[in-house]
Amino acid sequence: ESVAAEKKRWTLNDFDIGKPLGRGKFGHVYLAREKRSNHIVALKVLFKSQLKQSQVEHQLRREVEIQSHLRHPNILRLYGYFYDQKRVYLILEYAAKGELYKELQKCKHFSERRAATYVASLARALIYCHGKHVIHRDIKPENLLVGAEGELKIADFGWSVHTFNRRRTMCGTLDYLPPEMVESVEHDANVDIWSLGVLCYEFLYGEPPFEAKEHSDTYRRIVQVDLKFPPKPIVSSAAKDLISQMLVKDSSRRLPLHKLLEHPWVIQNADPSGFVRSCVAQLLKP
Ligand SMILES: CC(=O)N[C@H]1CCN(c2c(Cl)cnc3[nH]c(-c4cn(C)nc4C)nc23)C1
Repeated sequence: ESVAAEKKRWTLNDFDIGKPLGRGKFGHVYLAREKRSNHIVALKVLFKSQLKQSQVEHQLRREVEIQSHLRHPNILRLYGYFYDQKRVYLILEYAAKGELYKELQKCKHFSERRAATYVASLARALIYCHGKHVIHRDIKPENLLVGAEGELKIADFGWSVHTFNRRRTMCGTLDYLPPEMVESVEHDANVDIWSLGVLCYEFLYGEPPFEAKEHSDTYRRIVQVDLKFPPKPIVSSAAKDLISQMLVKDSSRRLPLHKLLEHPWVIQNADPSGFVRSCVAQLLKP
């Protein structure tokens, strides 16, 4: 049966291990082939000692729980996991064209058509996640992989969380809550809109909008939304308009993701086949 078969007890013997694909903070990722189905996967190997040391076990459990339930053409599948004495193994979808940030480094910045196609597919993936009350919170080039057809895959849900609908957690009226709780700056799904705006800027200009030498300067530029568009490379005013509607301090005033998909710059530049293909792929998935 395919790798995706649920509830199977996987062991290392089920896989032929291939070349290392890269290293995350807690271990390496290897190309691997599941022996029975010959299905190619990426096997992420994490050392329990390092997970314990960094107290990220609960975060990993959350990542596995969340990513294993998400099914979308632009979200890297997590088929399952297993562990032995020393390590935890995540069985992940293999993205044949590797890491997006390497591609961005190579060609400095993307064309408006390529940037818009990526931004539209990420917006659709985030709409899907938010529909399941999941926010990613860590959308950046390093967490984006490229599939065999050039489609983007959001990976590394290490920072994602299930958002509770505030009204439900408030269970009733706000009247009795102290100011500090009503004022608490909780983030909601709109954090991903901001990050997508930063990503769109970086796709077009080759660097993020609030970059600065010192962290303190970057922090100040972000909170002041010190957004500047360099004269080079030339970028359309439609693209700048979209970015300006996403990088808004008041999270409730950021352009909603479904509105992003109707923005003129996305309509004029995003490659519709990507969307059509992702719909067909979604329909054909076993
Ligand atoms: C933190 C982290 O997991 N980073 C990366 C390492 C490889 N990994 C992959 C994961 Cl998790 C899934 N698919 C991948 N495909 C590749 C890749 C393909 N080529 C041609 N080159 C590379 C590299 N890498 C992956 C995620």
